[in-house]
Amino acid sequence: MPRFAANLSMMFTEHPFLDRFAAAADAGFTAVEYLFPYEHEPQALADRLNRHGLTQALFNLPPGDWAGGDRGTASLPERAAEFRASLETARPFIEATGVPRVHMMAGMASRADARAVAAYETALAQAADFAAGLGIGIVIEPINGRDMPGYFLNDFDWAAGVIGRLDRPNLRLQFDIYHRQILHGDVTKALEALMPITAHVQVASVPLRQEPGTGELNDARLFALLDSLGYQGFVGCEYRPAGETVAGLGWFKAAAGS
Ligand SMILES: O=C(O)[C@@H](O)C(=O)CO
Ligand SMILES: [Mg+2]
Repeated sequence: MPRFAANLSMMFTEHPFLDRFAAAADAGFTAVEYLFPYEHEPQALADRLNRHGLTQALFNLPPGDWAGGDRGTASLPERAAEFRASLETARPFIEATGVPRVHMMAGMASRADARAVAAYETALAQAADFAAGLGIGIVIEPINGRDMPGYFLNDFDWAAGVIGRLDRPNLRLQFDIYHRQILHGDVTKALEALMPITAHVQVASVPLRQEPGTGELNDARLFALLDSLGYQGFVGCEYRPAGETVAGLGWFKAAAGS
């Protein structure tokens, strides 16, 4: 079975954020991810990882003003300086947690706007260079327009295209199965085709974004497919539990037993 990472932004929210690390470890997870670390001290996060024997699988670069509606600044030409500064904001968190890759969100813009596309590709190259200097990777994630209307990166083929155009060894795809199914479907064929450029996978049921195995896809079959494709990365469990987090982990126990 693939190595699952509990997403602490969505799972174990019965606990204050820093206590979710212990809860995830107690439930059998050996890795965690979350959207953003920036409200915490880098060392506090490292301590929780170390104390509970957890690997940090992923987090996102700073997104701009999330509460104000920003979903990244990379495709916003007028925010280029802020984007560059955000890389330095992330640096101590990357160093403290040992995260192997970070997700660069794109921002709210249209790909029909040539200035937005140029800003995005410039930012992506800067992020890849920055990450290479730290020995880590950058991933980009197409997100469906129902969850995030107006988001720049909402097409898997376009994402694969820009990864090819930039041609950086540390620039890869974050394949969120939930978004893929809503955007385009054809999940199996896409995993097969995009596996060579995929460095992080996430999962949730469709359409409710709840526990794997409770929606329209056969998630157990997709986990077996990831194994058969030789996928070595993490599968982030980016779902909102239908009830109490631990009560909904039957799918995880079943996967662990398989
Ligand atoms: O799928 C998602 O929503 C996340 O992976 C993310 O990074 C942005 O919200
Ligand atoms: Mg995701």
